[in-house]
Amino acid sequence: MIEVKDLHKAFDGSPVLKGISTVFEKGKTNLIIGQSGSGKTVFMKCLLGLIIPDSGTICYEGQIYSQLTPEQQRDLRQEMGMVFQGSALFDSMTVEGNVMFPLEMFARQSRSEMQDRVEFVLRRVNLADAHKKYPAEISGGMQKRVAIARAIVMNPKYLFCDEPNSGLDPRTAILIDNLIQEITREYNITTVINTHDMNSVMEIGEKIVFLKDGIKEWEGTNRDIFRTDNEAVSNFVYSSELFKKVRQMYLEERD
Ligand SMILES: Nc1ncnc2c1ncn2[C@@H]1O[C@H](COP(=O)(O)OP(=O)(O)OP(=O)(O)O)[C@@H](O)[C@H]1O
Repeated sequence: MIEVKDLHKAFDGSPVLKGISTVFEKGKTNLIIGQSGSGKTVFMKCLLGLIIPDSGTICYEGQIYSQLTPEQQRDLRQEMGMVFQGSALFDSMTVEGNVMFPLEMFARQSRSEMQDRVEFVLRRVNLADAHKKYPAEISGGMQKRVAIARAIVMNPKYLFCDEPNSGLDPRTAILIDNLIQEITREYNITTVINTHDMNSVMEIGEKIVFLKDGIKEWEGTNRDIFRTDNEAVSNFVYSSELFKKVRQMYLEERD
């Protein structure tokens, strides 16, 4: 679980995060949504320890990040997995090499233990047959699976995903969402996903934090989002005619 309290961050005197408080729960897919420029990336970078907030606290399983020693902060960061936008694989390494990379950098394990772990996570994301392939030889959806395998290979407590669906067709996007949700539940990970994708909101939005101009404008679940009368959320989520109709049908069914 990650607890955020009154988080502030400004750049050159311009506030970007203006007092955000929320909780990201363990074993759940927590989504951060909001318009471009609302502060989602800065918020996620604060959660990753890549940006130091001006004030406020981020507490990981009871440990307040800013109160840890540099060694403890480093250890905590090793408990974080990250799926970057666009997968960010190393083109010159095979699938296996990409997944092995964090283990080679940080794990203190024998070669055969690392090999076993890589085998295991590649099987988990249904890529058992792609070990020796290079990123350019596999589809965008498979590349995302490799990125997920690499993010979980160190057995993280926290998983951060930045726009994990960008560039994927809707069907593959849902498969990737479902995979992230399954893994989150299976390994009881606190997963935080930055997304623009309304399908993800509906499909895996177990907890949604909606940012507007650096403020937490609304939070709730994908079920709550159908019922909310918060205008900013409705305008953002139901900006497409299709989603407006889906919402109308849902509300009519309930009446
Ligand atoms: N390192 C930085 N220095 C100065 N300003 C920054 C920095 N990083 C972000 N900002 C500013 O903070 C604001 C929020 O940016 P952020 O990238 O968090 O938005 P976002 O919600 O993630 O947008 P998008 O959905 O387009 O990725 C923007 O106005 C941006 O210019």
